[in-house]
Amino acid sequence: MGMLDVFLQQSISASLLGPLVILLLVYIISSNFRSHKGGKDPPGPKPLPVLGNLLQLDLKRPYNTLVEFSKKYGSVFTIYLGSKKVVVLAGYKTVKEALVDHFNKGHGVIWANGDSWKELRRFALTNLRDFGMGKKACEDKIIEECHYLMEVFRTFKGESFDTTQPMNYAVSNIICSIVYGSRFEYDDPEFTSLVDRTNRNIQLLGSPSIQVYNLFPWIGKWFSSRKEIETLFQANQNQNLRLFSRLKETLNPQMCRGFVDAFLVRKQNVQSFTSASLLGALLVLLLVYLISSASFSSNGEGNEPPGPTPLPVFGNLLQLNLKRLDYTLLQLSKKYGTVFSVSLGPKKVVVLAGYKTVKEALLNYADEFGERDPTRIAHEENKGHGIVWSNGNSWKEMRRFTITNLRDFGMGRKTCEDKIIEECHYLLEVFKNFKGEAFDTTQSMNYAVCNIICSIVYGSRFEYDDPRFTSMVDQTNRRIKLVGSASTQLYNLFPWIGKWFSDRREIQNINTFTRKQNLEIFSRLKETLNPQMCRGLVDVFLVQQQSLEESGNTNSHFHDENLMTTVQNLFAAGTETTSTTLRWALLLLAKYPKIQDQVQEELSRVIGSRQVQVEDRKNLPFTDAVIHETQRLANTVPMAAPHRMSQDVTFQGHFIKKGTTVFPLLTSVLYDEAEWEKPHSFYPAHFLDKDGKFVKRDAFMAFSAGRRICPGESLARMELFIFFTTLLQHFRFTPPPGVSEEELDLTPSGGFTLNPSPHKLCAVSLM
Ligand code: HEM
Repeated sequence: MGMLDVFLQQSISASLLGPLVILLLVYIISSNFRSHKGGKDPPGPKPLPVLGNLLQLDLKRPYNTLVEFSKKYGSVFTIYLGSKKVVVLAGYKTVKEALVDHFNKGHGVIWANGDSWKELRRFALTNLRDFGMGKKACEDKIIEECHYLMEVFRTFKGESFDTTQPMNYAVSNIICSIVYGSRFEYDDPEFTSLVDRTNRNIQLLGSPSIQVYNLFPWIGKWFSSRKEIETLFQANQNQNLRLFSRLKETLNPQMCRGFVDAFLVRKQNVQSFTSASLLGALLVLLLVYLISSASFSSNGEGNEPPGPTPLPVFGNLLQLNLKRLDYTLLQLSKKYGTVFSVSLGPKKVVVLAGYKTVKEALLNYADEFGERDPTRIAHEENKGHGIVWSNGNSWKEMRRFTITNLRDFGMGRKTCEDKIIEECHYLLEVFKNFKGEAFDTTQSMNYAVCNIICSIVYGSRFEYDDPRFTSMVDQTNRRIKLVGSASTQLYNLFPWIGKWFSDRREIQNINTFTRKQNLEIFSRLKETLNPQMCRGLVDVFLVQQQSLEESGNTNSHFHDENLMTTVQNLFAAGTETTSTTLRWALLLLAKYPKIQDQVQEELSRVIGSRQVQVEDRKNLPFTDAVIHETQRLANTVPMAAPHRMSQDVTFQGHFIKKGTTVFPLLTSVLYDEAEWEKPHSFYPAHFLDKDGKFVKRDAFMAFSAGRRICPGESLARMELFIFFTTLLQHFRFTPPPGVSEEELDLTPSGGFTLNPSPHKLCAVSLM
């Protein structure tokens, strides 16, 4: 676990680096957002893209940070609040020069501008003077209020108390006297609610959450503070309207009691004074007098799954390692339990952790948890077609069709076993050619495994040096890497910054390329199609498509887009997963030579030098256990593919809303400490009983479970068994010369699938 902690710490800082590097790119490309025409901008700290200087500011006490900045950048300096440029004036001289000396040159002050503001301000000043400032009447009012306040203080008889409320009531009453012409009693609910609401509003307005909302208004709907402000404002507005209407009823233009009376009289003559302006002015006046500290609290919402408090815009992204998201989520599950939520940017995701929870959700609530949530990039590529990223009837039909054809042309049929065996011999040849020298197994393993999909889908394999084939496999492989990259994950969450992501463009180019190649293959297959002798899945699809067209069925899901996407899905889902697992197996055996000894001993004892068959599996319990343990530890598809709730559900006491994205965290099942004796070690005994017989383990969920369980499981298991045993019969796998077993690195390189880090192995011939 120590190693894991170190890894995690490293990866968390890497996770921060990822988004920052991307933001830096955005910054470089969009640096014109700070470009200025003519003249020099005041100096200031260097802003980050999107966030500006927000991360350098103490949002709770921005003035402190600004005072610090002024020491470094002088009395006139620039900061960026998000992408909003703000010039700060610091120090008496500068502020006076700007606001007083240049006042009449048209510089603005607060919120309102223009003629309406000018008129309202003049009016407010006159009335403050008439009903308040500078007049004996007002002094009297303040002295009178002081006595009420002292009464309140006295009632505490020297005990400690919070001065906030009485002080607010006293000061507000001065405003009330000026504005309405009368004070209120401190226990008058009409008054206390008005003051308390205004006070709360000021707290909220100064809160970091609202400051961030001001800068990024498009995320406003996630802020409960914003909703609260609206409600408070509405309540105060209604109350003021009630007060105004009482004042209106008793209005005497010859004897104005306060600001409102004067305003109403003026309004009768001057059209431009609206009641909204009056409310605005009142609010400004109240705000000026009420001072309070800001506090930001995220309120727990009912029985929704718990989780770390999200930041605006970024959610919990800064706490997560996008390169090993599964591992960070596993750590979070230790704190927040088996059903918890995290926010990936603006997207809220519910995470299911641990064998029991994942099993219960995917099997007992199979329909509710059974929809797919296509990521942005997956949706752009698949557009709801195919199997992996689709839903509804189209998904059902394509999945049923695929499973039938995998059975007919692949799984469970002698023909497929033969195809794998044949392919194994081509692969052995490639390995032999390296004559015991160290080499990277990636490409040859991909070609061999991909040829099995080609045989099932097109009805024929390709030579390993056929450029049409190698380019398609290499490109598909590259695409899987790009789709799982941290940058693409960020694009999925913030698509508006997508045009700056080169990964996305590359994914699109690869998609165009593989589509073109597939179209050529489909058209060749069409030309030679014999409905009586289908060679593969594409033939069957074409025949079915033709017969549906002939019968006049125009609503069928057997259309060209579904053929193209299903084929591309099978290549993507069926190649890298299997070949990566095989590469993990070889790496693990090179690292643990004693386990390799045991596998080879069992193979030579039970099989000898003849070709291994699928039916030999039951006689090779140790080898079978090693393959299963490889799949468990390698954890090739760590979070399955994102699921989505098909309806509202209360699961383990938590309410999960329809449409919510759900991650079944397979890492947490395959590494569940309650299920596995040594979850983080390579320990084939997990799958063996005390007599050395193979035992199935329910928590072995490498292929997921429920409605979306991998439809290629049987094929994959057959491939893993035959490729692995045949290779181990022929070769001893060792680290390259000069590299010790301990030095072989098991740190996975992350993405949608987990791969071994780049490495080379020697395949030393045994026969
Ligand atoms: C060791 C090899 C493999 C592993 C570990 C694996 C694992 C998985 C996992 C975890 C899922 C996601 C399930 C979910 O979302 O809950 C999946 C989906 C899928 N896999 Fe596999 N897979 C492997 C090989 C294959 C092969 C060989 C094929 C095809 C021939 C294949 C085809 C698919 C398809 C089409 C889906 C999408 C299913 C759906 O959304 O309905 N997989 N696989």
